[in-house]
Amino acid sequence: MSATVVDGNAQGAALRARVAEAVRGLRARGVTPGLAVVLVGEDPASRVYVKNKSARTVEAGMRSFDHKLPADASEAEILDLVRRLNADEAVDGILVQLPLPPHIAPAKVLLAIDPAKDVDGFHPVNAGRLATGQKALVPCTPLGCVILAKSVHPSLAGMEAVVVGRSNIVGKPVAQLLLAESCTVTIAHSRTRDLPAVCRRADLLVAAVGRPEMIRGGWIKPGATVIDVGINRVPNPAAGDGKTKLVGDVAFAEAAEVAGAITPVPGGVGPMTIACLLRNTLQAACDRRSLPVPEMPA
Ligand SMILES: Nc1nc(=O)c2c([nH]1)NC[C@@H]1CN(c3ccc(C(=O)N[C@@H](CCC(=O)O)C(=O)O)cc3)C=[N+]21
Ligand SMILES: [Mg+2]
Repeated sequence: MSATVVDGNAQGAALRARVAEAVRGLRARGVTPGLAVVLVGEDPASRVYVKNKSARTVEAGMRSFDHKLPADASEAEILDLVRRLNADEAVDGILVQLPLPPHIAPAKVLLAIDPAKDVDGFHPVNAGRLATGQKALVPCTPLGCVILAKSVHPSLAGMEAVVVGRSNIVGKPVAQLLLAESCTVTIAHSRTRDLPAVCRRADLLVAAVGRPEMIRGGWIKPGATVIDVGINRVPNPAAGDGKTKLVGDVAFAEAAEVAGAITPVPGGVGPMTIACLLRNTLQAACDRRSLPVPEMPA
């Protein structure tokens, strides 16, 4: 293996420590940031994320409010909860866990969140602000990707960046952030012709397709920086007992032979997502009170 493995656990912990320090300063002035998480249904993976987020929120000195609704909750019930959280002065950030059950229109729920409390950055107002270079709450996973990329290359300017995946949650916002960092950005997707050749152009490759180990070693330009957003749970026959393991969208062992730097799964982008969520909650708490936002990376 030749690539440097980028340590998201360490960088996430460092960012959380900086957030915690800033929160101590705010609390000394009587402000305790609060993060509300809404979970609809019993999806076991989602429950793990919510539990992790709550623990990290409290560790950072913030208040954590968890709202669990049954899988058959109506859209009106969810919208009503969001409106109450919008009006609640103790709540600075609102995160509605995705995916929502099939009978709920996610766009309608996201549109109901006060953009000033939209710590996921999924509201169209924040997406539009990001796209037009205005101050915004920026989606956490994309922000985490850019912080990790800049830990390898402090300036990304002029780099050929290829983003594989065009979701509103990762692909599009990470492309906007990389454009703002003056990369030359290509967004590739399932209809892209000769995807391996497009990937091989990348100095910076961001994989956000949601397909386990789809991106092979031979698709990577020697020395490239590879950011793997995928979190795929797959069977792990080696461990027996029907156990599973997490893998990314990149075939890690192959890719690490070719890349200059690569993020692992787990321990790469995932821990940065949570750290950035806390960072965004701090930002929202400051902005809502017209307090200066403490300096943070990216
Ligand atoms: N509104 C909304 N916002 C989200 O940000 C959001 C969401 N919905 N729905 C689900 C996905 C998934 N997600 C993860 C965050 C951290 C880890 C994470 O910390 N992963 C660890 C490992 C976790 C483990 O081992 O199970 C790691 O990669 O090292 C994983 C997944 C946020 N999401
Ligand atoms: Mg990861």
